[in-house]
Amino acid sequence: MAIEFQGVTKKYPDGTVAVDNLSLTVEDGTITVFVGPSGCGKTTSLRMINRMVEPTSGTVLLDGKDVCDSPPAQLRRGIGYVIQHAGLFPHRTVLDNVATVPLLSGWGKAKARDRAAELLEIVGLPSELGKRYPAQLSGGQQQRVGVARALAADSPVLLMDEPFSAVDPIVREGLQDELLRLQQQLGKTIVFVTHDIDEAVRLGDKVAVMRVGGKLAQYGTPSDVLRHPVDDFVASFVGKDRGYRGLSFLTSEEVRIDPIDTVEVGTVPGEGATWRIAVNGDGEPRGWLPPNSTVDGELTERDLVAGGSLYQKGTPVRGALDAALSSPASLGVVVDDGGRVIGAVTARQVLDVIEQHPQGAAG
Ligand SMILES: Nc1ncnc2c1ncn2[C@@H]1O[C@H](COP(=O)(O)OP(=O)(O)OP(=O)(O)O)[C@@H](O)[C@H]1O
Repeated sequence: MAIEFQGVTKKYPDGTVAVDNLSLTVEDGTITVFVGPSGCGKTTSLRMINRMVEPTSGTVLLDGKDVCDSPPAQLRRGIGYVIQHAGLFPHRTVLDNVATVPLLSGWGKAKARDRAAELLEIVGLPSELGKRYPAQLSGGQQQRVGVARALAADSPVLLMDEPFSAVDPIVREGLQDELLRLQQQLGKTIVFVTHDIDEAVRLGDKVAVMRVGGKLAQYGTPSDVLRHPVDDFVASFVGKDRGYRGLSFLTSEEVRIDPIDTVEVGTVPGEGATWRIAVNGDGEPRGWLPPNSTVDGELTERDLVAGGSLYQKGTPVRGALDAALSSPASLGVVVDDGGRVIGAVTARQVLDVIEQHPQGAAG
């Protein structure tokens, strides 16, 4: 269900122009992220979709229909909404929080609770947490409950306003992965608000960068925004290591992969004048054996130097470069999708490919 902003402006009664002539289309079944500094109008834009805020001028279309033609209550039943701190009802159990919308939609109690239990599982929460109250959960768990509750409406559209901002970076990454996984199954139209550019480029099919004054600065794919910022504001907002981060979107089969000497843990390695990668019986990397090492008998993990990151063939070249740069042997270990060693790359080989794609032509 596509969402279209057509020349939408919101001026609050005190004269603040929160959103200034916004025009963009959020395509059906995609995640669009509104990102920008505090006060740039992200939340106001989001809330004009479900009529929590009414535009001063312009039109918001949902599936081609002006949202202002639908009564707010009816409109909101068809739009999931997740906010920071989850906004859970403190005096209702987790299960009843999630069952709220199905109950409001006239489902019987038992059916609504069954559905709620199913949703807890979908967002990765153990079912026994359903009996607890929100305060008895961690911040990350509460956010998952918030997502489950928004999914309960089974609506094609999901609005998410800084849903993961209140949790620590590791939990946040887990929640982001979970959302991407869910989205692959559900294919909803999601509008997501954040002030964090990393979160935006990680989650968004499209990213809308806004500037204070409620103006849209740039709307494009994450790769576009990182690699071709339209002006100095966007360039400085996306950060100074954007060139490197942009490599996350450059996937190439052209990185040359060289053969590499391997030696199996538990066998006698013999002499070797070069770095060799030690593997287990399944061909998975276990560490490096430095040149001219003297190993007494069979090779054990204690003889090895810890490896760097691994590069899975066919994934973005940023991983290949990182593998090469983080390797004690200056050779990035390349694995297949089963995690077995298939060769090595040098930073030079990766850079050669990057140089063939200036300006991110393959991004
Ligand atoms: N009810 C209101 N009355 C007057 N001004 C408002 C109101 N709500 C928001 N604003 C102003 O409108 C502008 C945009 O606010 P909005 O909340 O949409 O920004 P935001 O980008 O979501 O910010 P943040 O990241 O800090 O949440 C700000 O200047 C804000 O102070």
